[in-house]
Amino acid sequence: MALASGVRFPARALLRPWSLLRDTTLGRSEPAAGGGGGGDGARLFGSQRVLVEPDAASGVAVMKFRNPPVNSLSLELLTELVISLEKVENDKTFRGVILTSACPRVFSAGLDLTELCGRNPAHYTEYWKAVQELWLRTYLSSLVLVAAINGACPAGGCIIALACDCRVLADNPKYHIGLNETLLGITTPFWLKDTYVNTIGHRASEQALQLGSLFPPSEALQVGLVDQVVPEDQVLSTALSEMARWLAVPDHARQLTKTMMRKATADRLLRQRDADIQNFVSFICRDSIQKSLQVYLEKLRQRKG
Ligand SMILES: CCCCCCCC/C=C\C=C\CC(=O)SCCNC(=O)CCNC(=O)[C@H](O)C(C)(C)COP(=O)(O)OP(=O)(O)OC[C@H]1O[C@@H](n2cnc3c(N)ncnc32)[C@H](O)[C@@H]1OP(=O)(O)O
Repeated sequence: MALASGVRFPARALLRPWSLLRDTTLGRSEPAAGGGGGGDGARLFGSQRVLVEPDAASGVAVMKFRNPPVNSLSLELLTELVISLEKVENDKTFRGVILTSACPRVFSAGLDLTELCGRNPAHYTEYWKAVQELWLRTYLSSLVLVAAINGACPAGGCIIALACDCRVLADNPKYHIGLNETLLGITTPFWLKDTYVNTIGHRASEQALQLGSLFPPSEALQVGLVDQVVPEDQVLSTALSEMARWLAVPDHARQLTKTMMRKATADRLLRQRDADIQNFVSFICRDSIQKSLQVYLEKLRQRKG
């Protein structure tokens, strides 16, 4: 399918991208012809793993990840998120999106480790392209993106939150956030490191990335990883208030400023996307890396039992 950043999606999505999306209506009125969920605000559109609740009156859509049990970023979830974001972005009714979780206690567990273990290079190539695509689409979105972080937010979950303009985290000591890749025996790609540095500064990133730190809410606020920590039942309402603050600014000026702030970071990846994919594939295919990931995944599974 034709995406600005040129990523290729799984065959089924390429053939019929919208087949991944299942439109439903709330029944208050008919959906706008050919529209993407705008118009009267009564329409729900989304897909199996991404629920989109649009409110045309405010111009804000709430996008909920629902890939139980832990919203791990499978190829399907990544693809559906990109398609849903594109759909909202193309509908001029909307100026902002709130990203949140429909799964209890977890915003997202990050990249789906089963996508990174025991697969072939072609799969890793397709998967990493989809990771890059989601990051580029969120990081460079012209919409205001607010992360309403209502659960644990490690690694890839944190990456999605970092790409947003603003982050609101629920005040629950179990809801850790951060980039813990080193604890899995892997490294963070340069473009995510850059995003971390842009958010919390060089020294804090240097420590947190090497140590694989996962911050509880109070520390995440202190280090500047999130903008607000609020009681769990106020995460969405606070995200909506934040959104209103951002939407009070004229779009064109805010968008130009966002581009000015983010372009250099995104361009670094755009200039070397293929090389980044090759690096990733050769890295993830190493026996030692595969072993580390399998040990980590096994520990996760045993921890449960
Ligand atoms: C030269 C260099 C080039 C550049 C190279 C770049 C390389 C970069 C590569 C990769 C980058 C990766 C970033 C990532 O995102 S890796 C993923 C890291 N994620 C984590 O570490 C989080 C792991 N999960 C947890 O800590 C917990 O599950 C938590 C999210 C806190 C939820 O806890 P809880 O509610 O108690 O749920 P369970 O732990 O019981 O989990 C339920 C089942 O889900 C499975 N699970 C959990 N996380 C994942 C995951 N990320 N992927 C796949 N599956 C996951 C878990 O095993 C349980 O499964 P089961 O029911 O079968 O036991």
